[in-house]
Amino acid sequence: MMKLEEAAVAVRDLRVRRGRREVLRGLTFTVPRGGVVGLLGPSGCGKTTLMRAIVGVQIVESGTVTVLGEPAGSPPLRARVGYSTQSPAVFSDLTVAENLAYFASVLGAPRSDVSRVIEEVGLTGAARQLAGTLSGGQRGRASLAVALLGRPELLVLDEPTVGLDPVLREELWTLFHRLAGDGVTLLVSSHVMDEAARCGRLLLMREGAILADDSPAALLARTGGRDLEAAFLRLIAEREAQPA
Ligand SMILES: Nc1ncnc2c1ncn2[C@@H]1O[C@H](COP(=O)(O)OP(=O)(O)OP(=O)(O)O)[C@@H](O)[C@H]1O
Repeated sequence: MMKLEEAAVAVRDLRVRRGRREVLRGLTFTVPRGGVVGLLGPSGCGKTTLMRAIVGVQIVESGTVTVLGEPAGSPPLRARVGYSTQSPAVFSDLTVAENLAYFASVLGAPRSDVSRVIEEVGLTGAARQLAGTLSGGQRGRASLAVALLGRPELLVLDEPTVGLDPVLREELWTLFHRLAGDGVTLLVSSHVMDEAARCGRLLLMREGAILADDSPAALLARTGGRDLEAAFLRLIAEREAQPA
């Protein structure tokens, strides 16, 4: 099969235990290439753990995670996958531009990427500011800029819009859709349902399981919900009515 036709992410029977809890309970799904996939679900349902497994930093109990045709976390994926965690990961004693120049050299990304990604996340005005003096939302965007270095084919973004005002959120969603239009696959977690409607596809999670894997329109049609929040609640009620 040609590389371009391979799925962005293929997860089979994934089980993860953290501490004494089984946090992911046998997940199976495939994310095709290109587009924005929303990973939605209540706090603690396992979204971050799933993202960690996809970028290859999570010890898994069983199952397989294949990313762009390679085992998750394998060296060839280093430059092909971008990840931004919930807590911003930039050095507070370097400026925004210095942080990005440093990460660009570590990742082997071209130096010209630095100004491109700073502009993409709307931090041009703060490029010379020490990261430690940025606002929380700005620091989050600096972290997102790191994930964009080297133009990765898959972006795994853990709650990238948390704490941002509506204007910035809108700008980031415009950026996500533009990247998706260029063929990038974005897996974006959120626990706010109003972001779900902006995704081409949704993976709805609850208690370590996938409740639904569908487009927003198909989910609304299937559940008869008036919005995605109602659809999600309907799916939970249906699942709870089923025998275990
Ligand atoms: N290091 C750890 N040791 C034990 N349990 C953990 C650890 N990290 C997370 N957990 C548990 O795993 C479960 C899933 O956590 P995870 O961070 O994946 O959820 P989440 O859906 O991303 O939540 P949120 O939306 O609040 O970020 C939670 O019950 C959490 O308490």
